Amino acid sequence: MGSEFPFTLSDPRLGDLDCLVDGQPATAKSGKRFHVIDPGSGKSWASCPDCRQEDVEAAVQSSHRAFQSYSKWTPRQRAQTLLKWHEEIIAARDDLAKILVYETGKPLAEAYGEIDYATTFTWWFVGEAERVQGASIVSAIPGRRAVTIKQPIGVAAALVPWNFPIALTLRKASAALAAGCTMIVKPSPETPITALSVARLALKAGFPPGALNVLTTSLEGTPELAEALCLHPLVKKVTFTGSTRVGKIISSLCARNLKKSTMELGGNCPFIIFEDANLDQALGQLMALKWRHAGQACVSSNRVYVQRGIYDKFVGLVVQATSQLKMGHGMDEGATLGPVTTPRSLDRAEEMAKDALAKGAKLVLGTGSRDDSNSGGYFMAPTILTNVTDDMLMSQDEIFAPLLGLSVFDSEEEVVQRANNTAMGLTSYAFTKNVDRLWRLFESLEAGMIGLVSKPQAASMRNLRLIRSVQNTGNNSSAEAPFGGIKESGSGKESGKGVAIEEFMVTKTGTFTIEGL
Ligand SMILES: O=CCCC(=O)O
Repeated sequence: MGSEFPFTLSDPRLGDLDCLVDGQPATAKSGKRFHVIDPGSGKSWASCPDCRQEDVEAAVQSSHRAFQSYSKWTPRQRAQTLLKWHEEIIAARDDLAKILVYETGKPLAEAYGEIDYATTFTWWFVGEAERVQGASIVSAIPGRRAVTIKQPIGVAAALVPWNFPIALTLRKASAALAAGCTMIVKPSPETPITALSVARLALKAGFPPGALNVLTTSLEGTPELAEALCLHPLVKKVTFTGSTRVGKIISSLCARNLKKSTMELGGNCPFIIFEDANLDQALGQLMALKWRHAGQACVSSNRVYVQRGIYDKFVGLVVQATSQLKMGHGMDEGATLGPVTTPRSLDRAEEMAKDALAKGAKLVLGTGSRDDSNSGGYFMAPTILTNVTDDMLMSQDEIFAPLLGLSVFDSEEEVVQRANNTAMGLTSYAFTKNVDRLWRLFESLEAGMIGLVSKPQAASMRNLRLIRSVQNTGNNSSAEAPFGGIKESGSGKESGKGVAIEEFMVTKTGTFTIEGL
């Protein structure tokens, strides 16, 4: 199995494709490796160790040993090392961006955008490391005082998805390391190299061997490796980002030993545009949200509800803007829409488009089918359907592909009921200039995060190139605000002040009975 990088790395150490355990390269005990595929060509360009259950013990023991000393580091030492790591990642930005393109398929500008987004987490948790505080509590009982302290929970395991592999590895690992935990990362089989790269940079930055271990595995090996990590008694915390279906399995594995877990699961996010909205702005944000990484984000606008009076006009605007997208390999000059990362996503998108068309949706752009003309890559031209209704598969489940459906609605009451009529609750978006309505929506939409937009932003959202290069335009994800869903979109928060670092900590209460008080 060849490991021929299709580009030259400035730092050849990032081309080391073995696992990282205890600061050393490690192969799978079986000696087996699996292919890493470029979604833009369908070809293998690297290989990584195919680890299984028998490879878990060494990594956990290493992280446990590292935890004994690392958890005693002062918060300032942790913050300083996180800062050094942050700088190392920024210095490796060019290499990391190319790796991201070949792993995920996303266009190079988006890959840079992801790295910039990712390093907001390293930066944020530099600050968080030093701000963990307990409380002092006045007792109702005379002579008694109580205090709480927060302590790192122990070894954490991170199960990271393929859609934003650097951002989500850093969101999880920065919080864990800031808290004083050590971590074992299991990246997705599609995107193992980005995780290996940032872990090698963590070692270079001065984190001790074992503080951040990485075990890679194939698609076939994933359930076994994930289960072994979740059930290992020395793993005290599991953080997972992925589908609700798999999240339920991971949650139940953790529940067997009452293990603490954070679940960032699927979305089925409604994007609601009222007649009084600034259409330019709604369009700009929809373009950024929907087509970012070919529709493969959990916070992507999955169901677009447009009020009747502006429906036809808005459909026209979306079709016109979308037809300007340039589909191509992520490294192609000017490409603004890459392939999907896995062929499974194409199968699902085709099934959804077929189902919608059979139930009365109208095709206004694209084909709803894979595009096989593009050199073996996993492409689908951006597809837009109108007359989409709530009984269609694409309204009921995450699309995760460049397929967009638009539905019509009449009243606020109706659209809120339809938006909430799902098991999911990750994020919702609403566009209106009516401030009273915005507040009502904030309270009535069932989601962990709500994007509420009432007034135009300074930058013109008509500029497609600008939109494509600004990673975070059109969503409310950020390092400083709590990120996480409700309902079947998960539990726990991954960023924000206090909440995210505390996901990796335990609270201990000390009660003092003091003579003479
Ligand atoms: O796809 C999930 C995460 C995307 C984000 O952090 O905005």
